[in-house]
Amino acid sequence: MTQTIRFPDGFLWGASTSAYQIEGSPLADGAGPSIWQRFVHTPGNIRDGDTGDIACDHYRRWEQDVELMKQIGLQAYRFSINWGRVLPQGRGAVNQAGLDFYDRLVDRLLANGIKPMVTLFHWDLPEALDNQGGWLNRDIADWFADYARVMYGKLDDRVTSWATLNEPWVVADGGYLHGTLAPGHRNRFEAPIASHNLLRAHGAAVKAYREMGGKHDIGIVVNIEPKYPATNSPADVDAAARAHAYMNAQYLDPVFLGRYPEKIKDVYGEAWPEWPAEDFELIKQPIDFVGVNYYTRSVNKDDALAYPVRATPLRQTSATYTETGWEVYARGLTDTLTWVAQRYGNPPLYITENGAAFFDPPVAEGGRINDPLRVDYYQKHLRAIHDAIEAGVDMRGYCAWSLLDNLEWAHGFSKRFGLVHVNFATQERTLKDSAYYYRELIASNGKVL
Ligand SMILES: OC[C@H]1NNC[C@@H](O)[C@@H]1O
Ligand SMILES: [Ca+2]
Repeated sequence: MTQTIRFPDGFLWGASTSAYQIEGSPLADGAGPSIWQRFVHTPGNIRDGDTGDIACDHYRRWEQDVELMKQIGLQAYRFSINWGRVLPQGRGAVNQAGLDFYDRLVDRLLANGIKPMVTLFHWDLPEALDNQGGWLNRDIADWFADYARVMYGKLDDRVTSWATLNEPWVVADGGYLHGTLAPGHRNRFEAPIASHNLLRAHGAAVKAYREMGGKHDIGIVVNIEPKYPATNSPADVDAAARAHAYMNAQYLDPVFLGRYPEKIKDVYGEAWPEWPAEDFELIKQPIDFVGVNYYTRSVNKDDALAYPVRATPLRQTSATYTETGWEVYARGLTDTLTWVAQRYGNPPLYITENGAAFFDPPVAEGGRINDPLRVDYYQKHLRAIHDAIEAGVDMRGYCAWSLLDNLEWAHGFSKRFGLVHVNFATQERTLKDSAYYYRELIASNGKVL
């Protein structure tokens, strides 16, 4: 007998995007380039040579995109600010046209009853700051706080949900350790420094918000991927623990507990620096929520050669995998949410990203795009969230990744996560079946699950 699923009254239903992945027009109206401008225009970095030069052309089509949000019935829209659009040099002079773009977007969202959920940094660091060391320069905590103050000053009268960073782990791991993301460094000694400065910048921006008298919610968005040992051998259990410390605890432990997990030293070895104690006072500013981005889990086997965690994920034979090679494992979301709740004192949580890239069939006659695997993914993961709610986790809302098919970083446009299909040649948008399903879900506050 399927139970009647009830999400809490006031549960917030939204969808997410990020600036570089959808906006296009990276240098329009005085905007300064981000590190992604160089990275995508360096041959070999992005599949098919795709770039964010146009992407979903959202910078120019934003009004029709808000109409799409309305059509789906979104109650919230999570998006990020392109730092370089507002501060072309990353510091100093403000580009009024850049600020105006986000100002107009916020007003239009509110006029449509859609709550703006703003992320200050979603990977597009201004190139001018990277030229001064970027996340490797300790001064970036102040640069980021100054940028945050500009945005608070302009939007905090209407924006009531702020997130400092999106997924600091991806920035450090992709941008500084493996070099698969901008700025493309491959240096095991730089990665912890970048990661630590990201957390310092988070703390500085939260501190600035409190000092400014900010009264709304401010938090951090982290990706969490639960790590399960392949066997219960001590070697595999320890490998999973290293992987967990590296991807998960390395971020929320400093923010909530004011220290790194001990295991992280076992991951980095001699590449792990000692940190000044006052850094943790800055990092552990009290926050109002955690945004959790969940996609998948990994089952880990001990592997001395798999740097840096010395753990290798094992493919699960009976599982469904998405186009990005991620196992569909909704139970991992319940486990993730209960882990966060239990370890950090049951803070308010939002799922700020969850979704899947599957191969979508072409637009059928009548404009339908049948994406049953994506519908199934959402159904499974929302049920898993409901199980976490039943277990006492303080879930406040859910944002699907993503509103639109967009630039999936180094994958280019080849991986489609959208509820809405984008024809990148014509910029035509088409709601997929998953968008219609999501609309019913929102309208019934989850009852159709
Ligand atoms: O890989 C899917 C998403 N994951 N989190 C960060 C987003 O920018 C990605 O597109
Ligand atoms: Ca249940």
